[in-house]
Amino acid sequence: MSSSTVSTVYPGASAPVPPERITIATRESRLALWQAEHVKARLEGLYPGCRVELLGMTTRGDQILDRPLAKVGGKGLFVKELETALLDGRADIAVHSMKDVPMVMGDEFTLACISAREVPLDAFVSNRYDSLADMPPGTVVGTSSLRRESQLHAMYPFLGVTSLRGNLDTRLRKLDEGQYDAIILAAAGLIRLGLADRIRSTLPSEVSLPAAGQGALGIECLSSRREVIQYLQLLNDADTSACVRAERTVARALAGSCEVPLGAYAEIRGGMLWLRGFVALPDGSRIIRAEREGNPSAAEEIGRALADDLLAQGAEGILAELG
Ligand SMILES: NCc1[nH]cc(CCC(=O)O)c1CC(=O)O
Repeated sequence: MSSSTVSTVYPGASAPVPPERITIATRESRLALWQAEHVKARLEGLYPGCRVELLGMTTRGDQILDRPLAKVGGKGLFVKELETALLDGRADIAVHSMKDVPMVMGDEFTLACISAREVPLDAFVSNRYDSLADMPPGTVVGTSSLRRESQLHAMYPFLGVTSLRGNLDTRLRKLDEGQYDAIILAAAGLIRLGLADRIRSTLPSEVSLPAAGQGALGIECLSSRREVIQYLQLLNDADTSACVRAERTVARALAGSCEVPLGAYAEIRGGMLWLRGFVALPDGSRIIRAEREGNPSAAEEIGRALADDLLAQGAEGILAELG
């Protein structure tokens, strides 16, 4: 076997075997395609001579637009088809918004790397108002996220909140048609698509704590493909990875696979990982918060401890009410 065809990575081997060809499975929304193109460009930069191709796919999550996702199966709807392409060998890797990746993955799949985070906060988008605080009582904010809805009700009880689905362009169109006075979107998606000028203000984490993984990209591959896992390590960002692992541990402990109004957000401050989380009733009438700090190398333990804090304060009662 010549060295260029060696595909087994031996323990202790340092440099990854440069890949010759990589196929990326991606959803076909404009945001998903941007993210896949971004990863393609980075891989081509890291591995000159490697041919990187995109395999665009439509997922169930993209097709079902008339119902809140919480009611039809949640995050898994966005990754299933991509994972099937990995299993079939039609693709080598799948690029995801970490926010859309289910908390529990099958053993045959691995999140090989999490790249550096974009702005993790939520954004206020409106053609009428500069910020939530400017909105008169009874005006209407569009969002379909239970996390955003519960925090809006808790902080701004006089605003109306109504459902908003669809990809980013659809959501902006619905706003521009006047169906809402304002909408809340992840800042990261708008920035990636060159739509940062639509952001009237970003919501501080004290007003809208982000979702686990928001603003971060993750790359998934088959656990059996050690060489793929290894060549993806150059895209991993250690700080983002620790933060997102802590956040996902909270979400996994509290929500499992069901949709719960829940936020989890970690930052590295002075070398320490500072994690905040909440769980709430959708109408914001109850909201339980906790925070924890610790060494980033103990990201999962910090997440577990925070989840235990929330449970000790009665999170279980909320989860039971949500059924
Ligand atoms: N739920 C869809 C989704 N998944 C990831 C992003 C934004 C990009 C990111 O968080 O990385 C969005 C759009 C939004 O919530 O406004």
